[in-house]
Amino acid sequence: MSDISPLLRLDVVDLRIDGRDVLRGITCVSDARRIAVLGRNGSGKTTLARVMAGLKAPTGGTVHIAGVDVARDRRGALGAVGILFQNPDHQIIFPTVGEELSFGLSQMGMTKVAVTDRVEQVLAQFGKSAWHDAAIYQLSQGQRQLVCLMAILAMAPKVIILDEPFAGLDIPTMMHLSRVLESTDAALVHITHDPRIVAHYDHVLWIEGGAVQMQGAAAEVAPAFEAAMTELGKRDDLSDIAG
Ligand SMILES: Nc1ncnc2c1ncn2[C@@H]1O[C@H](COP(=O)(O)OP(=O)(O)OP(=O)(O)O)[C@@H](O)[C@H]1O
Repeated sequence: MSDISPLLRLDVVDLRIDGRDVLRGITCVSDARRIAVLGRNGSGKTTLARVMAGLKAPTGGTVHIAGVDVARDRRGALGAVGILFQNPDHQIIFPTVGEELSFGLSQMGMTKVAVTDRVEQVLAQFGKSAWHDAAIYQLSQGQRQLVCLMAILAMAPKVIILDEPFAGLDIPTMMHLSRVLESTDAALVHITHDPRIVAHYDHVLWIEGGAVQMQGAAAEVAPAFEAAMTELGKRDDLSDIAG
């Protein structure tokens, strides 16, 4: 571990909602460039993703991304971590692409001129300068997901959290967005229930019932997860479905 702050540092993270412990004592320290959070339905993946992005404050413990306490330092968090959800419509707030891309940059404290320059630069980088004044609702789902991705990349975060962002996309769109993500400097935290896609990940965090079940190299964690899930799947008892 380097002497500078690790990329991801979760210290005994708890989240209690309506008297229910949704996240329980999650601890993870990693400098890996490719981290996966693996878990079955209802295990707490999306909730953990929101907590890691600073969108929800933990009720116990702390989350630091690249040294920023994301729950307490919201402006710092914008430059540290971005999150891409499955449904771009849960993310988009503005009617036009230009406005959507500008918002986070303004929140980071950039001047109006700097924001305008940065938005033009990012749109040009993706060959989408013509989209500046486009109405977002007229774009396809894949195009809206690209808008969300451009908005995140404009802020150049150190870490990007992916909460199944490719689920509703066709294969070419998914491949295109994957290539864009793979070429960024940001470290990726991929939220998934699928052990097959974590094979090339450096660190895998398996969560079960809101707590860490196992973490470490993909070669150890993914087969253990798959075996446990297959065993659960053989049962006919629907009470095993988490949630
Ligand atoms: N705001 C909330 N209020 C009450 N319970 C919640 C809330 N948010 C999440 N939960 C509960 O926390 C648990 C974890 O939910 P979460 O959506 O994080 O799981 P997940 O692993 O992402 O599931 P899936 O793969 O099915 O999307 C679930 O039991 C869910 O019902």
